[in-house]
Amino acid sequence: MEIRSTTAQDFDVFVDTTLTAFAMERETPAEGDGAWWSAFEMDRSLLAVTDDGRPVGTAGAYSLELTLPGGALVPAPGVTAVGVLPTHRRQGVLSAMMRRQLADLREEGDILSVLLSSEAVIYRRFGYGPATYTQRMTVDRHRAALARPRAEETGGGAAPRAGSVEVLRRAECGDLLEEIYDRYRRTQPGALSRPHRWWSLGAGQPPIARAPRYIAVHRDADGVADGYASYSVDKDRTLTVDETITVDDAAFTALARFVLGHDLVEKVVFKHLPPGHPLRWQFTDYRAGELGDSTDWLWVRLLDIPRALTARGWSGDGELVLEVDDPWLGEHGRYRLTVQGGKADCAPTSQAPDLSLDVSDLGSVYLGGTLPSTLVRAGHITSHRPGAAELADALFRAERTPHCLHWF
Ligand SMILES: CC(=O)SCCNC(=O)CCNC(=O)[C@H](O)C(C)(C)COP(=O)(O)OP(=O)(O)OC[C@H]1O[C@@H](n2cnc3c(N)ncnc32)[C@H](O)[C@@H]1OP(=O)(O)O
Repeated sequence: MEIRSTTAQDFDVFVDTTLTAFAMERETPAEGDGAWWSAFEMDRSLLAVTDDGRPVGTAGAYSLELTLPGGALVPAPGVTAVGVLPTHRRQGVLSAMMRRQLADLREEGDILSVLLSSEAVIYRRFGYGPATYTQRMTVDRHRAALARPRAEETGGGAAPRAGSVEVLRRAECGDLLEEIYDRYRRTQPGALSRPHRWWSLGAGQPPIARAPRYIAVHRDADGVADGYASYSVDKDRTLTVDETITVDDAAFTALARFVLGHDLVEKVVFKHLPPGHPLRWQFTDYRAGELGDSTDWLWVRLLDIPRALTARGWSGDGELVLEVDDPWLGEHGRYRLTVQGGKADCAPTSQAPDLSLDVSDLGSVYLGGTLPSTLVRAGHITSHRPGAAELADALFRAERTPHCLHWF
C-alpha cells in the first residue's frame, strides 16, 4: 500500500472514496450539510492506494487559522475527510496516513493541527486531545423572561445598547455573515477562520450552506452589523438557532431577546453554547434553559511545543517544568515554561519536572478549555509537587472560555 499526495485531478476519486467511507451521498449546497466536501484542498490531501491501484483511504487538511488565548492567530491545518473503506479497516491504513500527514505538516512549519473527531476513541493515540467543548440549550420560551441586569444601570457586561434587528433570508445576506463571523472569530479563543471559498461554495453546515434559513442581523447604534442568528422554525413550533455569532455579549443578548420573543414558538434551541455561557444567568428563571448534548468539539495536536507555547497569551506569572511524552512520534522532552506579563518563554531543560503529561493532554489544556488539575485528578497528568497543578490552572486559563462552533 502507498500513501500519496493528491492533485486537482484526484478530486472526484478522493470525494467518492471519502463519502463511501462515511456511507454518505453527495448533497448539493442547498441541502442539509451542503457540499461540505467541495472545499477540500487537493494540494494538502492524501490517498491510500493498494498495490493494484485501488484508492482505499483518504485524509485531507484545510488551511484554517485558529485564535489562541491572548488573541494570536496561528495557521491551523484542519484535518478532515479521514476515511478508510469498510473493506480495508483495522489493517493500519489510518495509522499510515496519520504518520505521513503529521510529518508533512511539520515539514511545512505548522506548530499544531486540529480536527473534529467522529468517534472519541480514534485520535488520542495520534497525539490529539479534546480542547474545546460545546453544548445545546433548549429554552421553554414561555419561561424565558430575561431579568433586568444590574449591569444595565452601569452600562457594563451585556447591558442592552441602542441597536436594531433586521430579519433577512439567507439568500439576501451577500457577504454580511462572512464579515461578522470574521470579526467574531478574531477575539474568540478556540475559534477557526472560515475561508471565503467556503462561503462562496456553500461548503459547510447552514448558514454556510445555503439551505433556507432566516437570519436575524443585529446592528449597533451606528448601523454597523455586529451579530447574527441563523434560524429556522419547524412544525413543532421549535425555533432552532444554528449559530449566534456576535462580536460582544450585548449583541448576543439582543439577538437572544429577539429569538426568545418570537411569536408562535414553544421552544428555542441554541445549538452551540460554550460551557459557562452567561445566557442562563440572564433568565429570571435559572431553570428556563435546559442544557444537553454536552460534547467535545475541537481537538488539538501540538507539533512544535516551544513555538506553540510561546505563541499564545498567558495569565498570571510563574514557572513550570513540563515533561511531555509523544509516543506516536517517539519523542520525549522537558520544557521550562516561564510566564511573565502575559507572555511565555519556553526552552528545553534538564530540571526536575513539575508536571509529566502526554502530548494529547497538553493539546487538551493548550487553549484553556480544560483545567490541568482536572487531568491530574483523572490520572492523565502526574504532578510532582504540591501546587503545581493549581499554578498550571492559573497560567493556562484563557480570557474567556474557548469555543469553536465551526464544523469541518
Ligand atoms: C477528522 C475526521 O475526519 S474524523 C472521521 C474519521 N472517519 C470515520 O469515522 C469514517 C468511518 N471510519 C473509518 O473510515 C475508519 O474506521 C477509521 C478511519 C476511523 C480508522 O481507520 P483504520 O484504517 O481502520 O485504522 P487503523 O487500522 O490504522 O487503526 C489504528 C488503531 O486505532 C484503532 N481504531 C481505529 N479506528 C477505531 C475506531 N473507530 N474505534 C476504536 N478503535 C479504532 C484500531 O483498532 C487500531 O488500534 P491498535 O493499533 O491498538 O490495533
